Amino acid sequence: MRRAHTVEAVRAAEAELMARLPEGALMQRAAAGLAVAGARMLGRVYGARVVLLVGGGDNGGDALYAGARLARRGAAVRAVAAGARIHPGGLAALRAAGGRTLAPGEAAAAEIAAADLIVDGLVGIGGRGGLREPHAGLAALANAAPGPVLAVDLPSGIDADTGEVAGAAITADATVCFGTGKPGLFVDPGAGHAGAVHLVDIGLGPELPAPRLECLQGADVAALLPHPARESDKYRRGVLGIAAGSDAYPGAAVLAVGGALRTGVGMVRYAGPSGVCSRVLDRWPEAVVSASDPGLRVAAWAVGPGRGTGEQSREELEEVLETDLPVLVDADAITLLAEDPRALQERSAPTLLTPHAGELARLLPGTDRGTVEERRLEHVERAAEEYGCTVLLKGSTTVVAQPGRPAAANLTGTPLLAAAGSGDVLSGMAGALLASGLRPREAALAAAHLHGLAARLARGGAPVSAGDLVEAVPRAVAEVSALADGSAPPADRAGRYRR
Ligand SMILES: NC(=O)C1=CN([C@@H]2O[C@H](COP(=O)(O)OP(=O)(O)OC[C@H]3O[C@@H](n4cnc5c(N)ncnc54)[C@H](O)[C@@H]3O)[C@@H](O)[C@H]2O)[C@@H](O)CC1
Ligand SMILES: Nc1ncnc2c1ncn2[C@@H]1O[C@H](COP(=O)(O)OP(=O)(O)O)[C@@H](O)[C@H]1O
Ligand SMILES: [K+]
Repeated sequence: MRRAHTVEAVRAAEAELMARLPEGALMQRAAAGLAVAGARMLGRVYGARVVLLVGGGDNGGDALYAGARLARRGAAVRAVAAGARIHPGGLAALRAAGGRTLAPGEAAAAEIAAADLIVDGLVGIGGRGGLREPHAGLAALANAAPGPVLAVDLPSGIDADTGEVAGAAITADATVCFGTGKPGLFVDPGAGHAGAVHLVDIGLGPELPAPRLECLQGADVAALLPHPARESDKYRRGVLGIAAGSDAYPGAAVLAVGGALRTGVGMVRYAGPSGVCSRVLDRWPEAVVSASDPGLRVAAWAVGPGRGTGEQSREELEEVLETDLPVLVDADAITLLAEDPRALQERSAPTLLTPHAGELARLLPGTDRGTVEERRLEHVERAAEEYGCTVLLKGSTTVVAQPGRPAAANLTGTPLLAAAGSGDVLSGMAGALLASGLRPREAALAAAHLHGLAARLARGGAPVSAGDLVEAVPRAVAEVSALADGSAPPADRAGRYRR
């Protein structure tokens, strides 16, 4: 599990820790980790050209001390000072190690363009709003330079708590963050600026409160996945009811059913128009189909993809929400809920909403798709609070919120998923996990993780269709399951999963 904390929590934890340590100890720990990461990116430190972009705060101090360490190993280190005053101790250390400083200007621009490594120490968790000058200009030079960029704590210009990017910002190849992750490193648009995120332990752990954000990793998901037991039968394993697709959009039904079957569930009962039932059966003869009937014996429902927003769909949604079963509400069913949320308000059983940004904006009148995408965490949490259920917000970063729990971001997402029908597959996957007994937050997170992984595995990084995605789900499940004990190769674990 990767964890991220707010700036406020980090500052409080740092203050606690610093009170017990000699002055400057934390910065030295940070700088040591940063220098190791820089050296790794360079490969060969001796003779390398390193440019530090240094702002007026401690983030610049980290960069200067790390630069001093690299200079002592033979790198030619230049610090470009953004502002008249930079960290005095760090500056002295750099100079003592043979590094030099220069002001922003033509000479600095030439150094940045020729650097083998650029270290972004402009601002860290003390940054507020879009970068001002000369920081913004330096960030633009760094982003345009051929050399790799290593961000200190977080890419400058990213809001640490939200991931919002208000103006100019560094786009890093890697980020070394100290003590704990910051939400902005894991949630877009900020996450898209961070590159590979490495955590350096500076001893903050015991001082930190509950995280603001959690990111499940493969082993965390493996621990959640249900495995059929010896005494399992199809009913005990879980039956998922799917009310998706329509004569206009039969594909949504086929994809949702496929996503569920490939994730693993005792049985899928598909309910819908007879023409769609035939299409589902043609592709998935193992599905049990019938006309729409919310009274079907199932363990959970997934409702909405491609279903339409007509009167019949509305009645069906209301009837499903009246049951005391877990329900996943997606796509058209979310649009219906936004128009009339009463059925949800009266419900106490677990509910999972899986909107994309446009649908979430419908759930939160007064906001729009762009605003949701700028500040995903805030909006997904608002929806979870207002509707009193778990919400998975889809898109470039999938985030999940549930009242009373830390928000969570999925780390496996890939733009390969931006293909029609991939959301229908996700509905089936998360529905299968709900029917298997996972709670909505865990079902949502495990499904999102497997969904992203499946897209990556499906065609080796080449574009995938939603159908490809369905076929790759078992590989994703096998890969993740192999992490459960950390030893068995995927094939063995896949066998165990099927048994
Ligand atoms: N506090 C601690 O114990 C530790 C802090 N560390 C480092 O310290 C950083 C925080 O340091 P600070 O609190 O000094 O803050 P920062 O160095 O992140 O930022 C403060 C500086 O940036 C300027 N600034 C803020 N927003 C700006 C904008 N939009 N455009 C241009 N300039 C802007 C401020 O005027 C100020 O000079 C962390 O991110 C981390 O890198 C590490 O050394 C680990 C230990
Ligand atoms: N740029 C992106 N990066 C990562 N994932 C994406 C991106 N765009 C879309 N996705 C994912 O693809 C799926 C699309 O779902 P959705 O918007 O419901 O589309 P559809 O209705 O066509 O299936 C979601 O799981 C979403 O998170
Ligand atoms: K930085």
